[in-house]
Amino acid sequence: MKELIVATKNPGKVDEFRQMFSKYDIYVKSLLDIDRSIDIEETGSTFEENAVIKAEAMAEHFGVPVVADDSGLEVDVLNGEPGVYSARYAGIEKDDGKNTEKLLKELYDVPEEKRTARFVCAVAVARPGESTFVRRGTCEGTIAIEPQGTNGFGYDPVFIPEGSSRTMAEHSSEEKNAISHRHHAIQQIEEWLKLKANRGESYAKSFNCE
Ligand SMILES: O=P(O)(O)OP(=O)(O)OP(=O)(O)OC[C@H]1O[C@@H](n2cnc3c(O)ncnc32)[C@H](O)[C@@H]1O
Ligand SMILES: [Mg+2]
Repeated sequence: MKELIVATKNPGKVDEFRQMFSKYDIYVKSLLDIDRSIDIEETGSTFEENAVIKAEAMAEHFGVPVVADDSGLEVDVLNGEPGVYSARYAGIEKDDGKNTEKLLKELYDVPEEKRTARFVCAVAVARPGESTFVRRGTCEGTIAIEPQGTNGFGYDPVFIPEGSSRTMAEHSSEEKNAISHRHHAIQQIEEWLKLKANRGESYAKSFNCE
């Protein structure tokens, strides 16, 4: 198996990247495995900017190609909040339970048809000496009236993907990995992942990097 660093300390993301990258014969090493003390400041105003910041910082630090993910929830009636502040919505402790509690309070009297939202995931690939590229995936849905389910992480218990009556946390990881924002973003870097696994020609030549 080829190893690839994903610059995250979010265990939920690590699980999903591991599950999704295993089919490319790639083993994910995260900052939880390498160095938990690393903290990268996310100063971007978009998911793409933050994903690039994280990937480039770690590619420079380790001197190898690095993938990073910046993701979150956009709620239409809240003008796209919490957005890039999803992790710290209820405070710097990044507590998933408090984040979802705050969100449900904000949406307390909002009727079902006005609870539209989407998960967004930007996945950036940074490579020493080559250009960085970033791709965005989304998953449309609505915010539940109350939390349901125990699978997944973050806002999964209160997010109902379009076309389903169950929250993301009531989906199995296989079901979520087939429809999620992270899946749709990773699908767009699939060609690079295959090259990475087969150590094929240089990525820049065969991958139309932005
Ligand atoms: O920056 P890293 O180390 O990757 O970890 P993080 O948790 O801080 O990650 P982000 O800055 O990208 O913030 C993402 C937040 O958005 C939420 N989120 C992202 N993807 C999600 C998913 O698939 N299901 C539920 N919530 C998700 C969750 O609350 C995360 O804490
Ligand atoms: Mg973060």
